[in-house]
Amino acid sequence: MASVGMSPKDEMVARFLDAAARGEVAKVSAMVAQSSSLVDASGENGWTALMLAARNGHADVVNTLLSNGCDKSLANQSGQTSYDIARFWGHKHIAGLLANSKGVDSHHLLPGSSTEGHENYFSREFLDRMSEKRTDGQWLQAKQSSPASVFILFLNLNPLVTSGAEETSESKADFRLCRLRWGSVEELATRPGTTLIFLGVEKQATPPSPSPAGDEDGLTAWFALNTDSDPTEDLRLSNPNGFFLKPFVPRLLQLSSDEAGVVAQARSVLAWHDRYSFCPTCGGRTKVDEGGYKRTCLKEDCRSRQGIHNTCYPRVDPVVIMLVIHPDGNQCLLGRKKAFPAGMFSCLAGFIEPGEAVEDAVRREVEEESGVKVGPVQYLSSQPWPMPSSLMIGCLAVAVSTHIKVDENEIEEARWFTRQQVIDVFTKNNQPTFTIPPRQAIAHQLIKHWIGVHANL
Ligand SMILES: NC(=O)c1ccc[n+]([C@@H]2O[C@H](COP(=O)([O-])OP(=O)(O)OC[C@H]3O[C@@H](n4cnc5c(N)ncnc54)[C@H](O)[C@@H]3O)[C@@H](O)[C@H]2O)c1
Ligand SMILES: [Mg+2]
Ligand SMILES: [Mg+2]
Ligand SMILES: [Mg+2]
Ligand SMILES: [Zn+2]
Repeated sequence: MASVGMSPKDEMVARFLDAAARGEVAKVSAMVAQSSSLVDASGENGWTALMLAARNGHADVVNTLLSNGCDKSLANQSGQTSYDIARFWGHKHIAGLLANSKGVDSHHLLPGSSTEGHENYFSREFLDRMSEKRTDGQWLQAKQSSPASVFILFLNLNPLVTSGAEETSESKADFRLCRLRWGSVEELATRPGTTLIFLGVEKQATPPSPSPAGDEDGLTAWFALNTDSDPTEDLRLSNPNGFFLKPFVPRLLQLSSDEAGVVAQARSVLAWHDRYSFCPTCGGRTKVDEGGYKRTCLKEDCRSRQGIHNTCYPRVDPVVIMLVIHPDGNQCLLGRKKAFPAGMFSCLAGFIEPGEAVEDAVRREVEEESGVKVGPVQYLSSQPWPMPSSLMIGCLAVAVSTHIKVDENEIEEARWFTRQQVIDVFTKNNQPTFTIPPRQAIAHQLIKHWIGVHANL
């Protein structure tokens, strides 16, 4: 403890050692940020902050000191290192941290790996995709003309909806997809600028009984169409209240979870047809196969027809999105792009590059965008993001450095936010100073997960 007659410097060291011994991680971090030489300062009998934290079992302080570059090889006047001290007092976890040659082991900052029951917007599988039926032309044909089948329609990739709130047990919808019948879309389906795809059949709790109307299996099939010629006038009679949702973000986020899942699937596949209408290998004309899940080049000697080629199948672009946790466990890193609404911050994100593992993409994108280095990475959950075909791979990650230097081309600002500041955003207490994306975005769910996991702290 500080005592009368100490120099201001000795007094600061005494306060620092005291904070480390008591496990006051926030104070330790703040003092190191002010004066980095404190990390290796010693007091009575040559004890450093690392030794005191190791003696008293404060793993979070040990990690903070390690991540700030303290020297773990120092010994006290009895010749004991922090590692010896942790072992002697039975703190195996801390001894493990200190023995680790890389210095920082911050896995304990990642919450448990259970992601059970975690569902994101756009990820609801309302339909059974029945991929085995995509090559059954006869079955597809029968379903297409069945009066029970449902058709959803897009004009230049914007879905036809009606307004009208529909409250389900889990979500409130402001818009509903117009569910059309074959009779309303039959003529449109034959127009040159229109693509028709099979989505699947409605999942059923009990096996369906064959219907007497000759609709042999009783399954309700769903199809989607995208067209470039405005069919509004033709649909006026059957759907007087229908309109195309444009611009669709953020309004697309106001469908029910079931319908959002259907749109995620349909919009991505239809966007692929829209953008890849010619053969990527030879530039020739292609035809739609397998219920819309394949395009085949019409040129018989095209290389894309020998063997299997990913150019023939709908694309999915993997994106990592991560909430980066400060080494002190009490702050997270959020950034903002110029295009964000004023005051909004979100998780950092970026496309995975060819030949790159998820963990490496997380480390690369965080360092590129914010200058912060990342250690452990943990997958949490994923989200299809049909703008047009991203798959957001949501991760938590722990930083091993804290200095921020943003890539100004991508990010306008990045900052560490304390857990309390983030809680204020959710609870709308204490006039939050920033906002985060809406609940439908996985970024929101990652941030919420981190807060929820640490709710007891
Ligand atoms: N659901 C959510 O919560 C959420 C949050 C953030 C971002 N996102 C989505 O994630 C996507 C990627 O994030 P980002 O923009 O920060 O990525 P990023 O940091 O990799 O930067 C984008 C740049 O990457 C390049 N790029 C590389 N591969 C690409 C590909 N397949 N398609 C398009 N551009 C490619 C382009 O130059 C583009 O400008 C965005 O499109 C965004 O819509 C979703
Ligand atoms: Mg980037
Ligand atoms: Mg990015
Ligand atoms: Mg990138
Ligand atoms: Zn070809």
